[in-house]
Amino acid sequence: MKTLSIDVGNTSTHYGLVAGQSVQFTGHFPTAEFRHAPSPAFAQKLAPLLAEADSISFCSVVPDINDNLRASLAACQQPIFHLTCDSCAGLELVYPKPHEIGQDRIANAIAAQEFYGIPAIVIDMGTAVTFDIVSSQGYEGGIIAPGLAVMTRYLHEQTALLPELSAEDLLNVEGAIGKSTVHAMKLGVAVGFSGMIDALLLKVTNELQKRGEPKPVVLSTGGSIANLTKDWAHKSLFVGDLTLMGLAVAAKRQL
Ligand SMILES: Nc1ncnc2c1ncn2[C@@H]1O[C@H](COP(=O)(O)OP(=O)(O)O)[C@@H](O)[C@H]1O
Ligand SMILES: CC(C)(COP(=O)(O)O)[C@@H](O)C(=O)NCCC(=O)O
Ligand SMILES: [K+]
Repeated sequence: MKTLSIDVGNTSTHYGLVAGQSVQFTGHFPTAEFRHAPSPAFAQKLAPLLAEADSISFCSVVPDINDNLRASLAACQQPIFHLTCDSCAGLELVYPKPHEIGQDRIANAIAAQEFYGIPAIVIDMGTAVTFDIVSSQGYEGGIIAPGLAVMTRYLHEQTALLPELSAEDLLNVEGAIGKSTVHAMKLGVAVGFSGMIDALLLKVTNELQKRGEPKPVVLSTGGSIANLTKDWAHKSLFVGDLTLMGLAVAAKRQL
């Protein structure tokens, strides 16, 4: 069975054709394109995937565009599954206000639980960075921090003299003492971002250890991972399409 998974993030809408842990024909589309109207261009992009899909599964952290997304898919014959805190069979939400949890975070937790085992820590680096903790009890909660692009853009927007760095600027940043505005900014953002992720991971790992939990699986996903230093990448297993995988599992569990 193949599922067309669609993950609406604040910047991009990611999609792909999923069968278990195999994800094919992935792509992304600017979420802003659904802001005011349904998108025929999106429907066109998905047409070849839809020809092979048995069902559609989506989650969204931009609720205002959901109607336009559905309208973009109006011609599809397949059933459409929407992952929410009320449709995540098999994942206990050990959380005071389950409706607050981003649906992408629920999808990530389901994928971790299904394919990688618990306890798991999932780090998703999108517009925001999220940490999510899944234990034998279920989804426990996590952390929300600024994403790399948000950090970079905000520094530019709130100042007169700081330029906006590109994603490429943040790869392989050398040294520790900046010798120009851009070099100093590159250090601040690239090293600062990696340090933030490191510190958060350490805090969560320590907490689980204090509780006597077994060593957690650490998974990472999301667009900004490439900007972390190479040594950090060894600290987690990178699964680029984790959210799409979780969406397909969630739809299947509902059958
Ligand atoms: N392959 C990539 N390499 C580096 N940066 C990326 C990549 N893909 C996305 N990004 C950056 O990461 C940010 C968030 O990524 P994205 O996955 O689109 O977020 P969201 O899931 O919130 O929509 C974007 O602002 C984008 O500039
Ligand atoms: C934290 C998020 C903004 C991350 O979204 P993304 O960066 O992928 O666009 C999203 O999961 C969200 O809006 N969550 C709702 C708040 C919460 O999870 O508690
Ligand atoms: K995400």
